[in-house]
Amino acid sequence: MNAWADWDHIVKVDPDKTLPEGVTYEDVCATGTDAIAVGGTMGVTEEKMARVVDACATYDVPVYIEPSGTSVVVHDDGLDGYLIPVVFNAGDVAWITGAHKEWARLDHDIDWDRTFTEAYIVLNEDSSVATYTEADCDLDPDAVAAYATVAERMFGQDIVYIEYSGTLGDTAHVAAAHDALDEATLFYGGGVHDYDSAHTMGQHADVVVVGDLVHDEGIDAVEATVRGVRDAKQVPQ
Ligand SMILES: CC(C)=CCC/C(C)=C/CC/C(C)=C/CC/C(C)=C/COP(=O)(O)OP(=O)(O)O
Ligand SMILES: O=P(O)(O)OC[C@@H](O)CO
Ligand SMILES: [Mg+2]
Repeated sequence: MNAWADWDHIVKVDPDKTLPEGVTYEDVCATGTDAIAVGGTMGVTEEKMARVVDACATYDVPVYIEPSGTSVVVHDDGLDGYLIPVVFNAGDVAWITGAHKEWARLDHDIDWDRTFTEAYIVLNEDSSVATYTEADCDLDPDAVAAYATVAERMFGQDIVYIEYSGTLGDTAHVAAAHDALDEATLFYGGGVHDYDSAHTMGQHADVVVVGDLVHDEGIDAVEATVRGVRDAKQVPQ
């Protein structure tokens, strides 16, 4: 079974951002989240990535990197795995297979047993990831559902990721993706900032990803989102 089949919540730590005063990576790992993903679109370097991985790898929570390109991949025995984005609605094929081809060509240390892909559907046109990948964000719920189906049925993806980085998304789009999937796990990320927003997205997605909140607000706020998602999962759907 894939590790993420049991997850409800991920904290995504951006190596280009700092933690609030007094907050440590140990605190972040102890929020009750199921996994730490380390990654961001802008300003990430191998050194910054390595620093965060080192800081998190000694605690009990699983740690994955989510690289934004070939040059920021770090290999570390403390890593549980590599989550490699594949942006299904990218405008530039570099973000569908191009960077992946370059990685396979250049990196001779890829550990395929710990390497997993995430089928991203990027929906916030104002996010850096949308600009970077030239994503077509003008998608209605039907189109999102179709991308989710293509990802699972035609490309064998185990993870579909609805990405609204920076803003809380439309639940109709998340629900449509969820309905379209059979076995694949649906990740949702973007704008989750409190118990209620986590509870709402937890009703539609299998796993809720919280990013900026850990950098902007800190531990109590992240813990509230863990509670929100877990409470949503208690209610039969
Ligand atoms: C083949 C390899 C090793 C990598 C390819 C990676 C790909 C396809 C990257 C494209 C999508 C991307 C940039 C993913 C990184 C993870 C992500 C979506 C982070 C969220 O970034 P934002 O929150 O939008 O960015 P900032 O916080 O930096 O503004
Ligand atoms: O930073 P936020 O808006 O929480 O988004 C989380 C994550 O989906 C970003 O990749
Ligand atoms: Mg971000």
